[in-house]
Amino acid sequence: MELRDRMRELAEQVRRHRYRYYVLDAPVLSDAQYDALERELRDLEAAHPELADPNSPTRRVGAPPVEGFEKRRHAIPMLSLDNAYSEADLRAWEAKWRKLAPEAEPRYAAELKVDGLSLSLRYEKGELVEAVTRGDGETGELVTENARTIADIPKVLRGHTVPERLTVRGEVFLSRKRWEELNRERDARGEPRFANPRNAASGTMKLLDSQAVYDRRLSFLPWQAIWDETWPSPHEAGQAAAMAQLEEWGFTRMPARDFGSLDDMLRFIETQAEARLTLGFDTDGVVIKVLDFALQERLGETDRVPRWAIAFKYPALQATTTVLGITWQVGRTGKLTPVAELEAVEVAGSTVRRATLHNADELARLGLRVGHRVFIEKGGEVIPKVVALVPGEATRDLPAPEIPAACPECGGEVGKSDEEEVAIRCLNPECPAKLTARVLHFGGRPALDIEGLGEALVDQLVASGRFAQPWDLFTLLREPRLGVAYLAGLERMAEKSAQNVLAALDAARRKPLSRWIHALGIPMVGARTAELLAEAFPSLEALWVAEEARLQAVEEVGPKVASAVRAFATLHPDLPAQLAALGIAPTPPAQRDRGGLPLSGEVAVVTGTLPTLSREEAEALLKQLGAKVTGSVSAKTTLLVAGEKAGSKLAKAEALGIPVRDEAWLRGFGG
Ligand SMILES: NC(=O)c1ccc[n+]([C@@H]2O[C@H](COP(=O)([O-])OP(=O)(O)OC[C@H]3O[C@@H](n4cnc5c(N)ncnc54)[C@H](O)[C@@H]3O)[C@@H](O)[C@H]2O)c1
Ligand SMILES: [Zn+2]
Repeated sequence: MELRDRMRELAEQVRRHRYRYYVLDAPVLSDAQYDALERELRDLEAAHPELADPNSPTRRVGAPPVEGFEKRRHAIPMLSLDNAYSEADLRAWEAKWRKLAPEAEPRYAAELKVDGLSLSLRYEKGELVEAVTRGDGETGELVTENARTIADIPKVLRGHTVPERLTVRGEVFLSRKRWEELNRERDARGEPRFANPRNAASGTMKLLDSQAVYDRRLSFLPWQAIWDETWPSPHEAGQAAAMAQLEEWGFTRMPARDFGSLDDMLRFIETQAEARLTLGFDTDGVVIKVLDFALQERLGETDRVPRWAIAFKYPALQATTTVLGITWQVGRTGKLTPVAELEAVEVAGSTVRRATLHNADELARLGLRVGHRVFIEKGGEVIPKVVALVPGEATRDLPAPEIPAACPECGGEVGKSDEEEVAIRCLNPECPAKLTARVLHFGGRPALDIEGLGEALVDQLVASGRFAQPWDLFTLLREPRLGVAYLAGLERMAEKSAQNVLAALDAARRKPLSRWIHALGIPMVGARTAELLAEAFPSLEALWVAEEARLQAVEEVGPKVASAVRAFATLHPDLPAQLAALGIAPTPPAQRDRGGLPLSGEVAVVTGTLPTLSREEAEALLKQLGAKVTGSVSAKTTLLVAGEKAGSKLAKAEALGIPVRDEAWLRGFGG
């Protein structure tokens, strides 16, 4: 093919894909594929300037504005950025601009490169008057109403003094969370998903209905400020001072940035490689800018990019590979997570062999089968995830993966713990997969607070298979010397720390009863409920034999909690005795006024024949509810529980104006 034809064809492709990307927000190529096309064209134009088309898309940024919006010309063009992929690229860039200003000291600002779409905001006397998209760099779409819906964009600048005219440029974007929510809504309506948050943000800004834009909850972060002579120029402190000034006027601060030499910038790039992944929104690099505004002006720009700034781009976090199998992992809370076993693939410098599929619903949504080729992505989480099937794969005839009917760890029943939940869980509370979590809870701050019982140690203890239940740890105290030797033999455990752990266990034996009840990990019993139970039952033995009715008489204990306590006691009938044999003697709460109970402070009398309760039972229930029970009505009596054939006591109570209640009322407390 003629070189000229190849160049024309490349230009045509670049235009087409830019249109799909910038205008339709529906790219068909990956960024890397697109970049390769654009680079080829750019390289050919550089090598053969005589063949270059003066209207080549490489001389423009973005794409022409879409119909439907009024168009606006930018007073100062909105440019793109040159890219760097390595330290060498950055040093070459520095060397290049320094040729134009050899005496200037290289000082820079580093900012995150937020992956959204650029927007130019114009303020007059502190009021937002116009918002325009980048468009093709010269002319963009007027989207002021849409911009007004974005909470991060001040409609009026904060503060008394502001420049006459101010232009603020920055990035409009969508958080990952909102993007996922939007896609769920679109799934539900059968609409196509947004490929990524950037496409979603860009599509949103082009909606003609600003209420709909508001509903999407876009965000905005500024990266440039240009003001007129009514406000002093910060010169050397340029970018740093301008951004600080914008914050004072009410803009949001970039979550990470730095100022300094190129070496400082390189360090920033390194620390942000990981840190940026946890921000909750997408960034695809770091932008390095010459700090000094006067120097920026001297260096100027080409027709497409400024010479005083460069974008360092992190290696792509996505890759494609083949699914070799699907396994199910039981998490610490019993959650079953499908994991894709993959043909090994390099992503951003490490080899990936497994990727999470989150849950059974996600597996179904993706329509994933063993054998499919998929896109995987490394994000803020430890394990990468499968994001989509490679186009065309969905039509292949492969068997659907099976959802496990039983827990792969313990064979126990699996199901959803409540209707709303999308995850399936192992429903066996004693599943060994949950033991680590149970031990960590057992020794945790709010429970027994056993110092030294950290994650690394617990993992080893559980892996040893020596402890089936958290409280089995106390068997180490039977022969303290052997216990210390055992612990000291574990990884990262010195003799001294082993002794400390044993001492902490020893001290835990007499910790308050409420902490013990909490530590056991009875489903639905948190720290507060444990405290109330400890107030009502002076020992584990007493708690173990309590009927549901008695349990429900305790404040804040409803039928669900009561039955959970019963179920736990039934599952471990000998636990109080077992613990006692291990030398465990929880300290009951000091006998106080039982202030927390429903009838605390009441002085009650029972009289007459109650429909179902004997007098003794009614009295016991009253006491359990916190009331003091006496035999005769006096001025001190505050409550009379009366049944059939009540005689003189009822009359006296009525005479004294003491409230009279029946058994149904008493049972209303759960008795
Ligand atoms: N997949 C496709 O088909 C397709 C097509 C066209 C373009 N693209 C992709 O679009 C990108 C090129 O787009 P581009 O020309 O907008 O360039 P760019 O996104 O690489 O960089 C320039 C933009 O970065 C933004 N930016 C974010 N944070 C910034 C900060 N702190 N300071 C300054 N600017 C900041 C600005 O909006 C600026 O316009 C490439 O990644 C390319 O792969 C993909
Ligand atoms: Zn299980």
